Amino acid sequence: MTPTTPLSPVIIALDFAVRAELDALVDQLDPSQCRLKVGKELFTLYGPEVVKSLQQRGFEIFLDLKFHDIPNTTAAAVAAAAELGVWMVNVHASGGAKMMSAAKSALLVYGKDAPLLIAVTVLTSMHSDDLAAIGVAGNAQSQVARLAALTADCGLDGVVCSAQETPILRAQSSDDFLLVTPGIRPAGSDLGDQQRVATPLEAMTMGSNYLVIGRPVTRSADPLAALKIINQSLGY
Ligand SMILES: O=c1ccn([C@@H]2O[C@H](COP(=O)(O)O)[C@@H](O)[C@H]2O)c(=O)[nH]1
Repeated sequence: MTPTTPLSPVIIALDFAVRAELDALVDQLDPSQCRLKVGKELFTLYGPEVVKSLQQRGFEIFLDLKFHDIPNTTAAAVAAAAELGVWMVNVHASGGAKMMSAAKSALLVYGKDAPLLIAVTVLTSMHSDDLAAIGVAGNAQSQVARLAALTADCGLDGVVCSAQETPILRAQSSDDFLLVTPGIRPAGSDLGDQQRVATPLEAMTMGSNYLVIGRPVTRSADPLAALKIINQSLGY
């Protein structure tokens, strides 16, 4: 089935272990309301088949496996994602310029059918203290800005960052450089393990292109209602 292009910038993070729970949620969703993100848990449990089944329902898929390996291995993994026909795939920017350039090159053969390739800067669960503990000097914002500049130099389509960094990245990047922001928390919702957060409206106002939202929707008593409230808050 050809994916229906959604109007909403929301990408729902499908972090599920139980297939029946996943299906119960997806049965309620429509491709015009959101895109879907398949991450490490779901892909490790169910593999490419789960991606294909979601595509058959008309959804565009962000395959969030955050590849981080030597250039040859990462390039091959990104090409495998392209073979799956996903809409977006990602690597870790901290894998470095050679790795990111190899991944970008591996997609050239797919032409206009290549997935968007983006790079994770600093996980939204981390603060500057966490960076210091792994030997990164400076605050999260400066590290995100540095890795985003490297990502752009390698020709990738954008980055994963927190909404809190989007103003500085908008100022340093071209207009078409995508800023994909997890760590989205509607006012009053549980932060969980997220540290650098923003509400959906704050994130869009500050310059996000896409909002990755998991638990505030998927663990809500009424996920469809939660998604509709978010979309309405954004004018969709
Ligand atoms: O920096 C990052 C990169 C990826 N994620 C992923 O986004 C979702 C967020 O889910 P919530 O339930 O809304 O917290 C999750 O799948 C993460 O793996 C991120 O949070 N931060």
